[in-house]
This record gives sequence, C-alpha cells and structure tokens, in this order.
Amino acid sequence: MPFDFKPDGVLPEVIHVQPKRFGDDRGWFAETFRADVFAEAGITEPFVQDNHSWSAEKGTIRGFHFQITPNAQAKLVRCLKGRILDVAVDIRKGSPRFGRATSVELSAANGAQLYIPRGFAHAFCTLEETCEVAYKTDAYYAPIHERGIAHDDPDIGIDWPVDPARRILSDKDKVLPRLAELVEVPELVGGTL
Ligand SMILES: Cc1cn([C@H]2C[C@H](O)[C@@H](COP(=O)(O)OP(=O)(O)O[C@H]3O[C@H](C)C(=O)[C@H](O)[C@H]3O)O2)c(=O)[nH]c1=O
Repeated sequence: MPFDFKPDGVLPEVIHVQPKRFGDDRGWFAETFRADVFAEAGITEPFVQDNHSWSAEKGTIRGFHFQITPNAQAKLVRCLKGRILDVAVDIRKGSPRFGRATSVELSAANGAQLYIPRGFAHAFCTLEETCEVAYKTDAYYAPIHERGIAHDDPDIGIDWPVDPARRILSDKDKVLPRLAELVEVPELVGGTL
C-alpha cells in the first residue's frame, strides 16, 4: 500500500502517516491522500478544506490553535518546503491524557504527515527559513469558534527549539491563555469528541 499509518506513542489518537515515494531517474512520485486507504486506517471524516502557510523565518511559531464544537477540526499536516516541529496536545476534557503533547519533525525531505483529530490543539515551529506547510481540515474555518493556547504554557511544557527572544509569533498568539485558563475545551463524551 502507498501509505504507512502508525498511532503516536504518546497520544494514540494522533496518527503518523508516511506516504511511499516511487523514485525513478526523474525524481519521485507519491500519493499524499486517499480517502479509501485513510478510511481503512480510521480517518473517516471527509476533509473539506485545504490550507497552505508560508513562513519566512526560522523560529516562527504558529499556534496552539483549535476550533470548538460545532466546528472542531481534525487536521492532516505536511511540510512542503523546509522543516517544522509539529506538535499536538490532547485538550479533551475527561481525557486520561488531557494536556499531554506529542511532537514530530515534518519536512519536505521526509514527506511525513501528522493526523491530528478533533479535540487536539495544534502548533508548529519552523526549523529553518522559508517553510511551507499544507494541511487539510475536516471542518471549515470558523473564526467565532477559533480558540488558542499559549505556545509556552508550562503545563504543556514544549521545549521549543528556538530561544524565546528569537521566536516569531503573531500578535494574536502572543497573548493566548494557558490551558488552565481556558473556559471552553472540547468535551470528551463516551470516548469520542
Ligand atoms: C486558519 C485560517 C486563517 N485564515 C485567515 C485569518 C487570518 O487573516 C489569516 C492568518 O490566520 P492565522 O494567524 O490564524 O494563521 P495561523 O497562525 O497560520 O494559524 C493556523 O496555524 C495553526 C498551526 C493551526 O493549526 C490552525 O489551523 C491555523 O490557525 O488567515 C483563513 O482565512 N482561513 C483559515 O482557515
């Protein structure tokens, strides 16, 4: 099959996806998404939106972001140019892993993807200049339902690979609350969001 799927070792709902690259004298080809194969791996919600972000500088941190119900989003993230540290945090109230995070390096070179389910917050840090990130979501962008968590929340404890003084964040992200201060987090009901 043209994809390998592996549940994350810390947050098993997060799935590492590795598309197979078919190389030849010209270069390589890879399928990067297939609804049928992804459904067999348990990723069944149809994706409805594609996003693409370009970050100029190394040390750009976007997030943590998530959307609350009824527009919670699952995301399928990959890096088209450069390298990023991609991070997901379980923020489902009632989850035994509430507040736990996992991270992985996604890069144009490794072609790896990360599936982040609804109920998880997402952030990434660019590891070099000029990084491009593309990701699918299974719910539309809904600004009124968008929420965020401080990237440097000590209760989440991400060791971002860039000096705090050199981090590049949006004004919005600079003032995000800590997870403990959030009023609305996704409610884990009966094991599903
Ligand atoms: C997310 C989004 C944004 N926008 C507009 C809103 C702003 O005018 C502009 C930049 O938005 P924002 O600063 O939220 O972009 P990022 O900081 O890259 O946020 C994203 O990066 C983190 C890592 C995520 O996981 C989220 O999917 C997403 O929030 O794009 C849209 O028009 N549609 C969208 O779906």
